[in-house]
Amino acid sequence: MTITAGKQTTAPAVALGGVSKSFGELRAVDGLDLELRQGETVALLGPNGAGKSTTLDLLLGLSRPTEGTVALFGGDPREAIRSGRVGAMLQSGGLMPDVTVGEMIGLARDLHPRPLPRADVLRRAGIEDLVDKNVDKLSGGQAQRVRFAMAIAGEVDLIVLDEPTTGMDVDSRQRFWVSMREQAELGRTVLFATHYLEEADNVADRVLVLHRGRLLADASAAQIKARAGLRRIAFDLDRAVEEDEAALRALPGVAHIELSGHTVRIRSGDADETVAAIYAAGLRPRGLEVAGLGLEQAFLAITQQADEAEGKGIPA
Ligand SMILES: Nc1ncnc2c1ncn2[C@@H]1O[C@H](COP(=O)(O)OP(=O)(O)OP(=O)(O)O)[C@@H](O)[C@H]1O
Repeated sequence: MTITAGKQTTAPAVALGGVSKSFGELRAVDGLDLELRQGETVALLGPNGAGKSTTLDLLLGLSRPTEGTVALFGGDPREAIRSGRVGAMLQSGGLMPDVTVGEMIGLARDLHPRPLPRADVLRRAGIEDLVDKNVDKLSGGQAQRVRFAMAIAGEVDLIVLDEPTTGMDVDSRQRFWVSMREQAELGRTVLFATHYLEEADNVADRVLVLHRGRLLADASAAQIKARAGLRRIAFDLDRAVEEDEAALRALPGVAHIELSGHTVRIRSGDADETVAAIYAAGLRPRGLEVAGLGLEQAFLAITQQADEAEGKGIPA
């Protein structure tokens, strides 16, 4: 809680103001402005190298921004971590060799100012049957579940997870997301990085699309899905497309159009209307194809549009 001139306001769980991080010439995070409200479940989605892990490191105070400010619950990230308000599950590390899972969880609970009952931690992470196993002997998916248990070993307000389901099989993934939802229902703020749009779609209230260190989209999962509702229309004309360019660009429903030689490629929000208008304009399409844009393709479409407009400043 932040007290402002006698008025109580709830500080955002995470606040990034104009945050950039450079590694030499490379700008891994580029002018990120972001607020996560307490209780939100947020997916940070982006291809390899988009800057997801760097962003999570910055907000956990593990590295310092080149520019900008980072606050957790209105204060220094390291203070929030010291007081046990944050549980994190990063991509690697965090597991000591030569100890059992039970000992590892015991240690995580001992280190936490407000530990949760051991049985709850084991159940929530689905690792009751692994307690006597040595951490060196775990499969990739089992190790991920143990890391998750360590992140939720105490009463935390914010959980940060970097690609938590890497190495898990389908069944473990499903069980993992059930326990994740349980955490969200307890009122915790959850931020997770993922490559998978389906995970973002199933679990998150809010989806952030990061590409080349910039925020390309900040929308609800439903809004991102609506972009996936776009359809692709492709056809050829019997003469060079330039001759009909004005009519093509004026077609209704068009979100994106590519004209090359005799070929026209369109992404449309209303394919029926677009196709009807193509004929109504007197155009004669040949080999007309209409196909849906999958979830993965919608995400690619967002990042691709940004690449095309590079330097032109795309609003989030
Ligand atoms: N310590 C570092 N030194 C130099 N470059 C780095 C460092 N850490 C990250 N980078 C670079 O910054 C960019 C962003 O990396 P980051 O790991 O944040 O991406 P990511 O979105 O998490 O990718 P992935 O999905 O592959 O984990 C990449 O080009 C990466 O090579």
